[in-house]
Amino acid sequence: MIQLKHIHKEFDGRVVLDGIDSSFQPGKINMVIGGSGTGKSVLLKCMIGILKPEKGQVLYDGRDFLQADQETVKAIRREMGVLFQGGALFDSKTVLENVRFPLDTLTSQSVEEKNARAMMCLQRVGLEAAAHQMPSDISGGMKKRVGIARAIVMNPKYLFCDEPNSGLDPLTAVKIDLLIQEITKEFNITTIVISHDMNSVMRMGEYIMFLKDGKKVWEGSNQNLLKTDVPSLQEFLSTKLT
Ligand SMILES: Nc1ncnc2c1ncn2[C@@H]1O[C@H](COP(=O)(O)OP(=O)(O)OP(=O)(O)O)[C@@H](O)[C@H]1O
Repeated sequence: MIQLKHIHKEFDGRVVLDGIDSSFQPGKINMVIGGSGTGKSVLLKCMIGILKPEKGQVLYDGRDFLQADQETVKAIRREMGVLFQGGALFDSKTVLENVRFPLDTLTSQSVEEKNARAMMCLQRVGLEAAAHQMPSDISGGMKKRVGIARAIVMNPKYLFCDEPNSGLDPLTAVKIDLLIQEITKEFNITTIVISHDMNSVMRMGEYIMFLKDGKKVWEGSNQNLLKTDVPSLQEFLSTKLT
């Protein structure tokens, strides 16, 4: 479980996250939605340690990420998988080398062990046949799947996905959603997804947090989303669903 307590972040005196409280459960797809510039990416960056909030706590199964000693921070980082927007693959590495990369940098396993684990993850996303191809030779959807394989190679407890569907056709988007959903359930991962795609939110958002101007304005399930009487959420939905 990940808990956020009063997360406050500002840039040059401009408040971008204003006291965010929430908790994200394991085995569930937790989604963060909201208009452009409302703080979704900043929140994700605060959670994974790219940005440091001025106030608040991020608790990983009770461990305070922002106050923890270096060893604990390292341990928590190793338990995170991140699927970056666009996949963020290394162009000069093969698909297999991309997936193996976290193992190369964070473990002392033998090359055989690392290749075996990376191949297993590629198999999980249906891409073992593409292991020796270069990223430039595969489609956008395949790149996302490679990104997912790399995100799960360290067997994460926490998975962060920033716009996993951006740039994909609707059919491929459904496949990526399904894959993220299956992996979340299979390994009981606490998954956080930032999304602009309402189809995706309705398909898999078991817990949804709606941000507006850096504040959490609404939270609930996808089933309750459309019943909301919060005006700013109604307005957001009307722009998305028409
Ligand atoms: N490093 C930074 N320095 C200064 N301001 C920043 C920085 N990063 C983000 N911001 C500002 O913080 C606000 C929230 O940005 P954020 O990227 O979190 O929005 P978002 O909700 O993810 O938007 P989008 O859906 O368009 O990606 C924006 O006004 C942005 O300009």
